[in-house]
Amino acid sequence: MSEMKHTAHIKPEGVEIAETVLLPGDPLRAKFIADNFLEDVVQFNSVRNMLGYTGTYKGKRISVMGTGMGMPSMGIYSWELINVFGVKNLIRVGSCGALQDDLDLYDVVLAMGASTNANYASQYKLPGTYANIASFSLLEKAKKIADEKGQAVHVGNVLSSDIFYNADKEAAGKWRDMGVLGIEMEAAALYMNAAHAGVNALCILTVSDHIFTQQETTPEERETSFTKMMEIALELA
Ligand SMILES: O=P(O)(O)O[C@H]1O[C@H](CO)[C@@H](O)[C@H]1O
Ligand SMILES: O=c1cc[nH]c(=O)[nH]1
Repeated sequence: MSEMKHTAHIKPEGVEIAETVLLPGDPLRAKFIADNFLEDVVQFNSVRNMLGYTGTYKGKRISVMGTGMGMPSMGIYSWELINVFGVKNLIRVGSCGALQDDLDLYDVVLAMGASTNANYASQYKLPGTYANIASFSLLEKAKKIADEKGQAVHVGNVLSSDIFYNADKEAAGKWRDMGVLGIEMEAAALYMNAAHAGVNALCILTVSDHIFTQQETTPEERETSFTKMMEIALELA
């Protein structure tokens, strides 16, 4: 057992992790995807209840695993998946709060860029400001898949925020005025870890609530009903 690859947070007990992994924040959304979309499913992680599964989708090997909430958590899981388990394509399937008037609940967003208020990039000691961007190959493929399905998507910048309950009531409006589509909490760290290791990452989001109109979905809907995004992500395997 001890020679099997594992980390402090991921213990697959010899179960393979696929080169392409879907990454919802919510581990129960990972279970929902495995239960409803994958065949021949084997669970590869239960450490901290951060559920991970490997199976097949239309005959292709694919894994799905929760990442938890926030960039420290995404930073840990994506780093280990890339650098210890050799994952090459990391596709976040998350939820976001919409900032723009033309985004409705359940709309799908492809995060071409991920602005952030986090200091995650400071570890790289870059002599300037890094632009967190999706892998073009995954972004282009995801847009094509959406088009072929007749599924409208919004493509643009999102904000990866360290703060869910922000005391600064002006902040969201400033990001909205820069054209940022929505707020979530992990994409920037995922994009940085992927870029630093030379692998591919994309964040696909479903609008779970609207920051300015206060419309919102329920926790159950966030776990089980964001299927349009899941279907686009699964086709990327
Ligand atoms: O639904 P997930 O993927 O967790 O994504 C969003 O939801 C959580 C906040 O409710 C944060 O993790 C945010 O990024
Ligand atoms: O980070 C997030 C995710 C969903 N909805 C929000 O308002 N913020």
